[in-house]
Amino acid sequence: MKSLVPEKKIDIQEVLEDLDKYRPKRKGWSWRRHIENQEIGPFVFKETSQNLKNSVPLPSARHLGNIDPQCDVVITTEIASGRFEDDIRRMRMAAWHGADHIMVIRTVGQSHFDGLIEGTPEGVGGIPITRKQLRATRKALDAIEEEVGRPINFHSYVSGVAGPEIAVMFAEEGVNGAHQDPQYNVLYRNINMHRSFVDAAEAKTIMAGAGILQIDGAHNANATAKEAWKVMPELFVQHAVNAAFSLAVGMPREFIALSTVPPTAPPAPKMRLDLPYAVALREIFKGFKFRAQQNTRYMEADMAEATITHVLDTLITSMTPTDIQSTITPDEGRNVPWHYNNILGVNTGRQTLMGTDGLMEMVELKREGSLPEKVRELKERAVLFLEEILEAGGYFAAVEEGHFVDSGCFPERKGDGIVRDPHGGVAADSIIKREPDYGAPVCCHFGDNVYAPKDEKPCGSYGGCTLCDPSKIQYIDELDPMDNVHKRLEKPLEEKAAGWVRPEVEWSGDGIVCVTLFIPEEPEVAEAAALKMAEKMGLLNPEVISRRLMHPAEGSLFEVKGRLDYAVKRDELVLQKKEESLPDKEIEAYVRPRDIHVVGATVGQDEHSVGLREILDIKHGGIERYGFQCHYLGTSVSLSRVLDAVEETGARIVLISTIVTHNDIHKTNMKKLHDLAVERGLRNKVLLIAGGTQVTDEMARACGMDAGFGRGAKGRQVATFIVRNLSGVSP
Ligand SMILES: Cc1ncc(COP(=O)(O)O)c(/C=N/CCC[C@H](N)C(=O)O)c1O
Repeated sequence: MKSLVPEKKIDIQEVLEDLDKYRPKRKGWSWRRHIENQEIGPFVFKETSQNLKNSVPLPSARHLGNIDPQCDVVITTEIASGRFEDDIRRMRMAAWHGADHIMVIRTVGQSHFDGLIEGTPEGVGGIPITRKQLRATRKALDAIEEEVGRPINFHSYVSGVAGPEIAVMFAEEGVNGAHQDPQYNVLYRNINMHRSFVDAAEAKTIMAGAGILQIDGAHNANATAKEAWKVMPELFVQHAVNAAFSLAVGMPREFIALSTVPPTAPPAPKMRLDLPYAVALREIFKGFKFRAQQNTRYMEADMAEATITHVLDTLITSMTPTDIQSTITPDEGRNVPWHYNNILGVNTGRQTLMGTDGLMEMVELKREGSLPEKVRELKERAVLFLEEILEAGGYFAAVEEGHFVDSGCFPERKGDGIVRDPHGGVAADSIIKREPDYGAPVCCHFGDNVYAPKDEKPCGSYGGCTLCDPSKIQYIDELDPMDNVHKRLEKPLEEKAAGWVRPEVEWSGDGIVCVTLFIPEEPEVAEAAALKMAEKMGLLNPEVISRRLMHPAEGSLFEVKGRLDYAVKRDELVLQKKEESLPDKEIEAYVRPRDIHVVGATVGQDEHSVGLREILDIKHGGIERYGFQCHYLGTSVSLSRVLDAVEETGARIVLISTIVTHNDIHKTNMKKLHDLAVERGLRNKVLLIAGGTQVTDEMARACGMDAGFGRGAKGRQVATFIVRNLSGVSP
């Protein structure tokens, strides 16, 4: 695939070409490389890895030299839109925002499929794991990782009754990470437990052979238990069962990642409950890898609330050894994982990790008091839990007795654990004892294999297996003439070619938009009103996806999604032409010899001064450095005072800053300044320039200014405008 050009969209058609010939560039997981005391911009970082070639820095980087430091833990984003062809764009967005682990939730319940599926059917609550979908995604990620300059791990799930087959396909197709935990089959998919563990031995061997990092499924107990903080002792046990079984199968410790989610969310006393668990886990499972997740258990749909919980989750990561920080879209609670919310989740992770860089060089976790006491207590409860499994006669017997996901805090038991019949469940009685001359179809194999000569590859006896000779892979393209990626892309690509632009949240051209309304009524009335208003705005099928009570009588805030069935023609759009600034030398050559005075002031009742000072002061790269004589009058300056200063100094430029926009006061100030200048016969003697976070050039000119500058404007842009327009002002 051609290299990506940052200014151009990824070409999905090119991604889909020649997939039958596609081969993965590499196999296995990639970690980030820690760089000791890395100097980036004005700072020295303690916990960072290599910078990216192309990226979108965090919003505040704009004030910090646009630096974009990369933490040294892998950052995951989880994708589940059902259409891999649209998710590839989301993956590119996420990679530019610092994600290097793309976890693609598969179609819900694929664990019950007893074989591989082919083609590219649309997923429900996820993406079907098919060879074509894997190849297209890995091929696109090859190009994206080249564009950002860092390897990207592609991740999915090995579980269910086709587990071993899926593991072989992942090994063949260069998948880099996968969930694999037989307990997930047993507890959550009711797949026969004997079958699950026999399959897991095979699947883990295959994954280890391909260097695929394994993530276990303990976190699911969190997500399932009614009171998640009570299931903590069990989480240690679930990690232990999968880790011990994985080691016994021969999976190296460095490929075994424990999936750990801080179990609670405020208003629970989160850090006091979750930190001891995180500390105990790292102590017990030293030497394994830790994949920290963000908590989705109690998430509703409030972005701010979810984000705050995720910051606290990530703070725990900063305080305990962690290898992967999984980020979750904060809108997971409303099950509308929109691409820009993936980015919001990734930014929460990296913003917190960069903000806490080096934290543990300054603080340490107490070695006496409630923390170590709680750590010890959790370990003891976990050991007792394991002992009870032994007393019950082992893992299968314990599951049959419902020991797992019981909502009591062990040894307390509520008796509501998940019960499974060792002889029942999906694929019961499906294990067949191997014949003595059993020959394994691929080299990586658990157990006896007639093709296992000591001195060469097992598959050497029959001319090579698909893991060693990819030309043997049978690639099947589409199976369903209607449910396939080409059919789905027909309309979006046609519209794109014709230059039509639609809004979207996850699928190309889905037209979904979201409006936020505050309605000053009690909740039921307010909600009905919000929906009616959304309808009036032309949103089809409006649906409230988030509701925040401000007061039972005074009102509620709603986010309403709906489909806007409207497209704009790209080439009919009138674009703001971006004015190129003059080079510093040219500005200075014009200004220095001329004695040009500037009056600057924050006007009205406005006390914000930072923005204007940055435009004026030499230390911020302000216009003083070009030789302007700047007279800064301070904040809350009256408009007449500004014009008095013009007369006193003979200034020919007025810069006013107006940040507050209540009641459009910023526009009122601009209009008044213009009128006052006309009244005092000064208007054609000065350039009136307004600036502020909500000011636009168009708005300022409509209010009688000569120019307006908004958020992020720099001194050079203002100076360029002055040099280009001063001659128009009568001396
Ligand atoms: C250990 C295991 N095996 C298989 C599957 C998938 O299996 P099916 O296709 O749903 O039957 C899962 C799914 N986990 C939920 C999403 C991931 C989560 N949000 C995470 O980030 O870890 C799993 O945890």
